[in-house]
Amino acid sequence: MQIHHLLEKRSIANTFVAQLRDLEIQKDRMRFRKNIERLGEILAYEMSQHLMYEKKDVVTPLGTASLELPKEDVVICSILRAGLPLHTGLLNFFDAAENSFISAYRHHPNNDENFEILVEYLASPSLEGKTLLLADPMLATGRSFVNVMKALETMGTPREIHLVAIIGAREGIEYVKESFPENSHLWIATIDEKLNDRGYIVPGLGDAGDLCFGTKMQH
Ligand SMILES: O=P(O)(O)OC[C@H]1O[C@H](OP(=O)(O)OP(=O)(O)O)[C@H](O)[C@@H]1O
Ligand SMILES: O=c1cc[nH]c(=O)[nH]1
Ligand SMILES: [Mg+2]
Repeated sequence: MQIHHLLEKRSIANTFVAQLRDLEIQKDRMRFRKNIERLGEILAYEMSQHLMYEKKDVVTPLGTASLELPKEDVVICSILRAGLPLHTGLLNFFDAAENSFISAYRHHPNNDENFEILVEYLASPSLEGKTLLLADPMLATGRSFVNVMKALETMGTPREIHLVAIIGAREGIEYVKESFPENSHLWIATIDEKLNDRGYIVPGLGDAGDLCFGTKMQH
């Protein structure tokens, strides 16, 4: 798996990540979602340079222009809940993409720090031979990405897989790397060093799903 680390280079993306992390600024849910969306757009642009292109002719009022356009075989799949604003950002740029939605959440059966990842909902077109963008802003243990990819196997085999995330923990990235094909890519804004004993990224930003949409009841 090839890792593309956005914040290795300085850009305006640093501002959006800083605002996502900031304890005060992140209380503004609309700004939080918008910053994830804006980073989705930036990551879409970066990734677009690595997709397959084909020559097309465009008829203008004065003639014909020939140019290379990305192959229109992209499927964006986001992991509910926090994947939704990232999905919007990617779709703002790949506006002809097909779309999948899949749920994955941490279930704490004994109300302690131990959790399992449950995948319950999946709505997807065929992925056979297509370019799959799999989006979730947080890559902590990496188990959500891995479990979701397992569940997506019933939808066909994509030609290319691009994972898209905002913050990843180093050990989760290693786990994901082992489970995905060698020719897949991870597009990630920034990488943190550790996880705490509840599997949260440190310093991270907290619970992305709750910060986007509010807290949820355990069931
Ligand atoms: O890499 P992992 O250890 O699997 O953790 C990352 C997952 O945790 C969060 O989802 P959560 O389970 O909190 O669901 P939510 O989006 O509904 O809040 C996040 O959005 C990822 O899906
Ligand atoms: O740090 C983390 C880990 C999992 N899910 C989140 O939203 N944040
Ligand atoms: Mg959550």
